[in-house]
Amino acid sequence: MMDPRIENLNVSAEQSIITPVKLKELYPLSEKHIDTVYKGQETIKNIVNGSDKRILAIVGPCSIHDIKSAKEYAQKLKVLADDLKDDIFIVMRVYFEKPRTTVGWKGLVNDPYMDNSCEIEDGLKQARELLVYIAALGLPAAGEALDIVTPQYIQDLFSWTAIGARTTESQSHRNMSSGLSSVVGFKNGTDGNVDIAVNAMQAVAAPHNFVSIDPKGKVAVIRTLGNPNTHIILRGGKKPNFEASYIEAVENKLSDLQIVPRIMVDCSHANSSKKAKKQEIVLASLADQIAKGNKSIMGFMIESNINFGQQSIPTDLSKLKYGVSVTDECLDFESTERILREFCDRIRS
Ligand SMILES: O=C[C@H](O)[C@H](O)COP(=O)(O)O
Ligand SMILES: C=C(OP(=O)(O)O)C(=O)O
Repeated sequence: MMDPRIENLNVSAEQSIITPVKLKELYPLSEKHIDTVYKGQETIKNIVNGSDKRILAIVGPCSIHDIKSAKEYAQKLKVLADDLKDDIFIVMRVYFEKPRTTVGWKGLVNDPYMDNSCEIEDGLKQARELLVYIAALGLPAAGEALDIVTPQYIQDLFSWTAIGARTTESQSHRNMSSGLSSVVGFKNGTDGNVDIAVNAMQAVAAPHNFVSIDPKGKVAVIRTLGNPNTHIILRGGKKPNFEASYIEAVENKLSDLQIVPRIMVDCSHANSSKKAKKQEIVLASLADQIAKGNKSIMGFMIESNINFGQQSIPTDLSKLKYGVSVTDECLDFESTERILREFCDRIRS
């Protein structure tokens, strides 16, 4: 028996939700969906292991808050991805879960109606519906695995996964990552600490055992095989860390541990002081480094939306501006297309 004097003192409710298997029955996958995810996963593994010489480009909104604009963005990105496919492999950033420095909106899965009602079951449904739509376009998706249970609901539709700067050192996230099917990228810490990402890569390559839920929603011990397909993501810290001297220092650190250096650079976050337009400077530097012979930079990330900028979430949601980020500032689609084309021209030359 639960004694109310010692248990659940700070819990207001416990609400059962749909099981992973039931959610998947509501949004079943066709061969086309599976093909998109599988080819995406395999191509990314090949880029990370160096057998595919193209550069991986994770491009899309800081967060998804509006399914309609996310679908429009995906359509535009697919056209661009096909056009630039000889030089870069574009994967759409489809981020449903936002880590917060203190408090704030935690993303579409947590609070789909952006009103603190936190209807997580509806959030999972909306997320899955969007992922199925994007996979049907033939565009692979990239996400951040922040919650450690929700992957049972939606992870099968991601071709690449990030562990964020605030969770790279977390044992629970490392356990989970050791069982993921996709490549996992680990961000350096918010203070710029790169060692935690390197430690994560080593931890995640090993098998782990931990408690989670199974597809039927039952509590289960998950036993993993270990995930050898990982890489580091430099996202800046107290200072940016995309310039050649930082890249070289990370290359040396990885080589000392007998890890082949494969590095992704996040052009956003602390590499651009969260100023979306500065992403262009970071991407141009990467293009220069690659054009000069750098072999370790295997990918980059760009935060981009239909329209430029950022907006606070208004109480009256009808005042939301269409296609504008509600979290970090994003580039508009036209600028995104321009800087991606310039990047391809530069690395080709
Ligand atoms: O990518 C988005 C943000 O940088 C991250 O979620 C932290 O946001 P916050 O510092 O505004 O909470
Ligand atoms: C939160 C993010 O990044 P970081 O973990 O680097 O802050 C993000 O990419 O959305």
